[in-house]
Amino acid sequence: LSKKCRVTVVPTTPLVTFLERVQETALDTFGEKNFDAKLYVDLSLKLNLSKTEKAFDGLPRSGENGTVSVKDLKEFIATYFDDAGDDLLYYDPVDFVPEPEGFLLKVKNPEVRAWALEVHALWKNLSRKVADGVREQPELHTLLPLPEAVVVPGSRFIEVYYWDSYWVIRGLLASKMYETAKAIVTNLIFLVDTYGYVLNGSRAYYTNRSQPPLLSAMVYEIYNRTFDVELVRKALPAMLKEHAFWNSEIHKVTIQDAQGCNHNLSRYYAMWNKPRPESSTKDKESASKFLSDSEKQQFYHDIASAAESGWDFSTRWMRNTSEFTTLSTTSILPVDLNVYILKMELDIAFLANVLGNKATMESFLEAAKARKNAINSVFWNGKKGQWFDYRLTNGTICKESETWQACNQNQNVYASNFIPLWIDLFHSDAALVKNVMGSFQSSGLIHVAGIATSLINSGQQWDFPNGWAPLQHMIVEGLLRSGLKEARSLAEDIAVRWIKTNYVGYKKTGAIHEKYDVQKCGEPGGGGEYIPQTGFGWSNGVTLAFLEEFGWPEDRNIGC
Ligand SMILES: OC[C@H]1O[C@H](O[C@H]2O[C@H](CO)[C@@H](O)[C@H](O)[C@H]2O)[C@H](O)[C@@H](O)[C@@H]1O
Repeated sequence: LSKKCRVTVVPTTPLVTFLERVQETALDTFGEKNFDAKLYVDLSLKLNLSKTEKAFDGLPRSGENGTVSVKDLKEFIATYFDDAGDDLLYYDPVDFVPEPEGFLLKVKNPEVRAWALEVHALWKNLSRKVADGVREQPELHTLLPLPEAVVVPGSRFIEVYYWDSYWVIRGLLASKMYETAKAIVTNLIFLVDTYGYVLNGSRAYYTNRSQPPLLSAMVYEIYNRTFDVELVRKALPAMLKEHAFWNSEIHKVTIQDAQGCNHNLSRYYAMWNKPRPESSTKDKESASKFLSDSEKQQFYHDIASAAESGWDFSTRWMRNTSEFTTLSTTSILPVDLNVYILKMELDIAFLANVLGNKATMESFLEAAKARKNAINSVFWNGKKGQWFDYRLTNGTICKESETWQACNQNQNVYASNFIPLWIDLFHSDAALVKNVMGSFQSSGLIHVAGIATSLINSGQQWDFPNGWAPLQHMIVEGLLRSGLKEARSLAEDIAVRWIKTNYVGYKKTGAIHEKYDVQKCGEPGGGGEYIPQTGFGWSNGVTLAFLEEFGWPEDRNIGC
């Protein structure tokens, strides 16, 4: 097999493997109702693993399946484990003040201002510090130690998440919490230094994949507010390492266009071919339709790679949108991933220049030029006014390069088809923005409460009718920065819808949600493999960033 086809597997820890066994037993014992598989791989041990395993193996079992009784399992868990989340301590952010000076100056409406201050105060609920015990005895925890304080998304997500952190930082900047924002970046740099790339999240079971790469974008935003050159100096080596990771043999795919020019693009490619430990029971069930081990392994690889995309799960990654087992993430070149890497290249060029490193600046501007050409040649569809994901022929690519074919563009409408607008190189072209905007307005994605993720109601969480904060933010910011009057007003219109749905949802439920149903203002989203979550890092961040940008006039109604 060529390197491109081989799946390198990053081994997990003995603790994760054991906790997957506990997870499986818990499903048998407690049943599917209210079962969250992740809970079991987040438990930490009170005693060492061999003693715990011995006690687990000694539990009385009955029936053909060897089921453990509810009483025995509950007792075992209470005796041998600390609760999930016990290894993260609540932490008062050093730079939090109830009403920061200069906070959301354009928000004039008192009701909205009072609510924005409540959202700002949520940073206190989401701030944590990893307990010393994790550093002292890492073998008892699946939580990974991090040097600085963290901000978690919320609810079941009690660890750092990579791409969520970008929008958390955007909100922290609106909240003037620059030290907390820098601490997040320091943690991510630590992950690059330790593992070679930023992990999906700070857990032992996330060491086999990354997430949408936005580290340089975080540094860029913080630098633009604080002019902290030392942060840039500290981050540059990690940013260069991360760029190499996303352009490594396993991620890079070459497409030859009709003129015979070669274009390099990147794909998601997790280093894992087994069930995801945090959803092991679910993945095994989904894979049960496959007969051979190699088919199962390929499917698990595509599942983990979809998790790496941040869009877990979506019809975007399925060859047949009504059949989950046709997931083929690794044989798709995604528009958004390549936009993030293009942004990484532009941001590295900018930040290298800040450090006076002209050679790095020039080589990254060259890389950005090449990727922009690749995005235009492979993804762009002028007739449709959108950039489409590109499906590689014959499943996972093993060849060194493949010839471009129009029919390989996935012409289904996804919010990701419009993400290139986020980048200056695209939104500074007025004719292009007009074309894309027309296509966006007639796409069917814009609804009463924001932009839908797709047009397909598959029951997966990254599909219709869910709307996600990061997607709203990138499209709105792109339209806004184009400087075109009509694009500005569309951007504001979407931002207002999004703020309203967050506000009304908060008033109804007392919480900010992870995702929303764009068909009904104030209604949380649903679908997917876990129950809807609240908290919620990136939603808070986008609300604050939108309010900072657009403000809220005294006389504008905030109700639906
Ligand atoms: O437990 C299932 C999956 O959960 C995560 O994905 C979702 O939450 C993340 C945190 O907010 C978010 O970054 C991601 O876009 C969501 O789909 C996790 O990232 C997955 O790896 C995990 O399998």
